[in-house]
Amino acid sequence: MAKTLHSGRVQALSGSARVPGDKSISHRALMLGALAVGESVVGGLLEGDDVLRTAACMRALGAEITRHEDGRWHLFGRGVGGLSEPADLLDMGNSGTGARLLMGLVATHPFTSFFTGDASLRSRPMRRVTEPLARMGARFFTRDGGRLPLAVVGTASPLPISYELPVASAQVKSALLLAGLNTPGETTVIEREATRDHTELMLRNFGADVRVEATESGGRAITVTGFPELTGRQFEVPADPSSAAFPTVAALLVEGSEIVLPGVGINPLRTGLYQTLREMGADLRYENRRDQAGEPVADLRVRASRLKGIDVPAERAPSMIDEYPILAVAASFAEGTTRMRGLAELRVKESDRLAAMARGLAACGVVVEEEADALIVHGKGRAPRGDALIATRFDHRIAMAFLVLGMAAERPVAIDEAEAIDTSFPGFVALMNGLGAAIGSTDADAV
Ligand SMILES: O=C(O)C1=C[C@@H](OP(=O)(O)O)[C@@H](O)[C@H](O)C1
Ligand SMILES: C=C(OP(=O)(O)O)C(=O)O
Repeated sequence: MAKTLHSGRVQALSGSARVPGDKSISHRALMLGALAVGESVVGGLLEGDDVLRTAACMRALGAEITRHEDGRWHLFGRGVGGLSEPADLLDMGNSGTGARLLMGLVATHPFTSFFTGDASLRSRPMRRVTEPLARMGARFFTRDGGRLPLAVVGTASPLPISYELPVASAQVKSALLLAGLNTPGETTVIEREATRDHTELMLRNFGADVRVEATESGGRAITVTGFPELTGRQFEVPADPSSAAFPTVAALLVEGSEIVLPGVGINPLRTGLYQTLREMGADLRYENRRDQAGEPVADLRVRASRLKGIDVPAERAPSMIDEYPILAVAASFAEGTTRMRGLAELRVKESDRLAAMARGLAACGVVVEEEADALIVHGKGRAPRGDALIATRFDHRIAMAFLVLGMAAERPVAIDEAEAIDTSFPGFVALMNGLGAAIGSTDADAV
């Protein structure tokens, strides 16, 4: 893919397109498949860079993983506690999920591993996982105390802990639950606000004992019992609702559009964006609801709609944390003001997404206010100007959000570092252009 891409105004989008597999579920499928006894077969796995890194690391830790010609991935796991010391660095690329979950998994294996990643990942906070994992007995060596590269010295005699998450984070929750698998007794994670529960659902699916209880303060306590016998499973990964968000918003904004996105995951802990868009006036339907490997899925039908600005409650943030960039684009076309609050976590994603959206929208002629943990977009009920080159800082969601803005803006929008899109949504440009978008390359050396 070329480094710079541009996207210009188009006529109605139409047709049906399958977005790639869910990134969160794909990481977990590879990790649990690598721990299960016997063969697992996974269809619909996301083949984006982040997940391919996890596959390579699970191989380096001893699992047998092959992709068959029919696109299915076959895994032979090593049993809980059966991973072996990797010979080389574990390079997690751009992936916070891969890095944090895997640090949890190896923390309770008695060997040493070394983690690194790209410049974006090396700038992201890791103390949120190393601190509770150290309480379980693992040791960590880092240059500046909280970032990659770092060494994990796993413990041979892990202690179970009960830990209340200081930030709403499915990655930290999952790291601890995965560490708890090779730990005697019960490991409990308490979350004040519910975050995506794919680890809990998939652990149960593979045969682990996972208990979820409501806490008095309205949160939940999730407990995993150590040393479960996980056995190989066959399943299909649902299409990713976080990826589906981009064609969804594009179809809402481009006049006359109607598209269908089949088989998208609609786990309620992931669908805050869809609820918010409906409240803004979106014609967005779930059709043919069904269940896939313990996860609810549906076909999304989206028709172009006039949107109005709303206040998005801060409590909704965990269920749409990766969707604020594209929601901010939708808000910039809406009539009236959209206030998005409780967004401090956006500052420590692949880039500072609050700053990136505020800067990029302003460059496109949108009136926007950035606060410490809020973004306020003043929509005018018509297309923004566009006509900007956006610095993505190698952040896939910033890249895709501004390409969508360009599809309905007065003038085209360009983005740099478009390769970042491949981390979560390989085939994005072809899929969008197949629906009627006009995303093209501006680089002479385009491939
Ligand atoms: O557990 C996961 O798969 C993820 C959790 C979220 O991160 P946090 O746990 O940091 O909120 C999300 O932003 C990320 O894209 C995927
Ligand atoms: C934040 C994201 O991913 P990760 O934390 O895995 O890098 C994302 O995909 O938007």
